[in-house]
Amino acid sequence: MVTVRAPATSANLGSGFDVFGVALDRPADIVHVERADRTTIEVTGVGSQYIPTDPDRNVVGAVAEALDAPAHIRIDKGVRPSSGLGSSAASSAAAALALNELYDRGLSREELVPVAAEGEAVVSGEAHADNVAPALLGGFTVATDEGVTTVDADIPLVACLPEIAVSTRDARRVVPSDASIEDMVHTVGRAATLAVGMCRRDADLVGAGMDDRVVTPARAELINGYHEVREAALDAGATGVTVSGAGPSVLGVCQAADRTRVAGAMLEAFDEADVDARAYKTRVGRGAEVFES
Ligand SMILES: Nc1ncnc2c1ncn2[C@@H]1O[C@H](COP(=O)(O)OP(=O)(O)OP(=O)(O)O)[C@@H](O)[C@H]1O
Ligand SMILES: N[C@@H](CCO)C(=O)O
Repeated sequence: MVTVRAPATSANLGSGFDVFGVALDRPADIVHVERADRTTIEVTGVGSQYIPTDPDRNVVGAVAEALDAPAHIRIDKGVRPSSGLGSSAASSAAAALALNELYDRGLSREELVPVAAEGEAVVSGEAHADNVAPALLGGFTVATDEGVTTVDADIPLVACLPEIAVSTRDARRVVPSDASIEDMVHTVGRAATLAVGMCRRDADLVGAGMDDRVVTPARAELINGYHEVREAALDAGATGVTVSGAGPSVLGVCQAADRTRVAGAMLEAFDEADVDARAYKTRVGRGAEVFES
């Protein structure tokens, strides 16, 4: 048996739609795999009642098929599905690393990124790699069709998860089909600022670089209380706030000393909007780990 822990991730970071991602140091999924003649799946943990065990509909089924590695796969969910915290990607990445080890396929983590992205195609219709890349490689990742670049950043974060479900498939439907040249210039500037901030481990630059005028405003409308939560986090010291992945989680960047205050302000603002929520005080973390063979 092989067991792998793969972390939650936050994709986009505002200005880097479908490109930027970070691994979070918590929460995480744990996936156990054992060789079998055909793939079977068992799911326990947070939100497991909403996750199919049919290999054609669970992301890990697509990963097992892509690696030609049938197995009994047991998923212990720590990352709630439809959270915007890369729930499906955590399972996909963990399964890819675990099955690669179980069947001695010899693929590198970079080579496993497109394999794990096959899982994402099952749930959102597109094999975007911006969650599975950080889930496998850790740190801050830039995923393009040329491959993935990583930076071992260390930035404090708060991920606030409201009791609202937003599926990636639905959130992709509201993405505008075009953008003005002014918005493109704005986005390029912010994305570059964010990337420099990650390289310098500078939370002020990262926060400033999260601003986005194209995708985030459309998705914010799917999250009850988003604008109030964003304002509250900024007032409490966050250097930048945006929608995490496809939402509904809201991601704040801040200095480590402000993290508890920012988390409290976000929870209070959701509460005032009559939305239950929980906050993860976290930071940019490591990628998936094999911790038992
Ligand atoms: N192993 C799995 N883990 C989580 N969700 C799964 C899994 N397999 C299939 N799904 C389905 O995928 C959907 C959740 O994926 P979705 O991409 O919408 O959320 P997410 O991964 O939390 O979001 P994001 O990618 O925005 O961070 C749910 O409909 C769920 O049933
Ligand atoms: N980049 C993806 C991440 C969510 O899976 C999106 O925002 O739709």
